[in-house]
Amino acid sequence: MTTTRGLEGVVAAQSSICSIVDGVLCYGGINIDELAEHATFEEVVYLLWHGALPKRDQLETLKKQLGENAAVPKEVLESIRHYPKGVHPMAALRTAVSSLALYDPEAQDMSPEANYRKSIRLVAQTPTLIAAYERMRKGLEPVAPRADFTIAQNFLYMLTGEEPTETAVKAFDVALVLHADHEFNASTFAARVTVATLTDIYSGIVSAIGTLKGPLHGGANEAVAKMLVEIGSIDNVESYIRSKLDNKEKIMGFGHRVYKDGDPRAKWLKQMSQKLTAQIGRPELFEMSVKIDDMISKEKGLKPNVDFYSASVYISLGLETDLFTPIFAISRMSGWTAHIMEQYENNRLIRPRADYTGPVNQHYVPIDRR
Ligand SMILES: CC(=O)SCCNC(=O)CCNC(=O)[C@H](O)C(C)(C)COP(=O)(O)OP(=O)(O)OC[C@H]1O[C@@H](n2cnc3c(N)ncnc32)[C@H](O)[C@@H]1OP(=O)(O)O
Ligand SMILES: O=C([O-])CC(=O)C(=O)O
Repeated sequence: MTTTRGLEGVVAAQSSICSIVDGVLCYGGINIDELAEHATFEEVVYLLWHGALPKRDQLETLKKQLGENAAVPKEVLESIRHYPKGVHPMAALRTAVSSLALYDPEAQDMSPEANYRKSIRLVAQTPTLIAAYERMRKGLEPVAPRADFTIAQNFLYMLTGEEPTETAVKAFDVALVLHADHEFNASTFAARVTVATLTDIYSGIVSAIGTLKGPLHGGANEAVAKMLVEIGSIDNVESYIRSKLDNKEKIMGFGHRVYKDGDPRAKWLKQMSQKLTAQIGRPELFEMSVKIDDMISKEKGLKPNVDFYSASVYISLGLETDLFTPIFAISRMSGWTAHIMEQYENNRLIRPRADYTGPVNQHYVPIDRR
């Protein structure tokens, strides 16, 4: 048996949702650059679920379904009210999504039709859960979602109760497009492993949320924001990064298991970061980021991943730092559900082997002789 640490380079299954070939990322065969420039998040959701872009009526139907399903059961909303105020929003989201299953009459219906309907509810309701927790932890009442709003509009609206600006909605929507799927990343793989036992879709999503939360995966965007705050000014970048590298610490937002020549999503977020930080009068956030980027590239040959420039984008949109990873989850919910439905369609239990390295030929020793 050969062992591959971290399953690096292992092709675990076939999938027709998303590809990364020679550093080029495509959803359904369409380059992410075209999607970032032209597509809305709702179009991308359809693309991931159906393998093709929607026609006008198909898109309208999906938008209507998402809008009409954005409200969460009142019992779930009520339970969020009782969460301890200090818990991380990813922990709150993990529990809240799990509790959605308790009130979903179709939770155990394994038909493809029911799983599609649940996918709509999961994508539609994730922003509502996050915004509700965000408001309740601040002692505010949740804002009900609007059925006529897109996912991007609704999330920003539910945070404040005010209609977001077009600029904010556009930036947020592009970020959602960029984060929607990424073939067998850790959280998607966790979801697929979970549902490959033929458990329900909510169980798969709870696994995925718990996996995304970690700082080596989606949690890195929050860690980048914390780092920018810690550095504080451009003059401190060099000494801060130097001491981290000297201590062999990782710099969050850099490196990638698959991309060695750079993450194609990062340039979009970099552009957005430059524009938005200037608009809010905090260009230093972008300048610091670029200086870190240059230094890590020179010193370590590492490039920024999707999490690096997204941090300054979200700061510019006025979002709380610990909401950055939940925002990733809002987008990735589309990819997770697409992969779960694909897994069910052609399922086989996922069960690798372990290369045992522990002791052998041991015997049971009674407790008073140990
Ligand atoms: C959406 C996403 O999930 S994107 C990834 C988000 N995660 C991060 O940004 C966290 C920081 N980055 C990392 O920890 C890694 O680059 C990962 C987890 C993304 C990829 O990990 P792996 O493919 O397992 O690479 P691994 O951790 O083995 O690193 C290989 C080498 O590069 C170094 N390295 C990798 N990333 C970094 C980094 N961000 N900072 C400093 N050194 C790094 C490692 O220390 C290691 O060096 P060594 O060979 O001298 O020990
Ligand atoms: O693919 C990965 O390993 C991580 C990543 O970039 C993502 O999930 O978007």
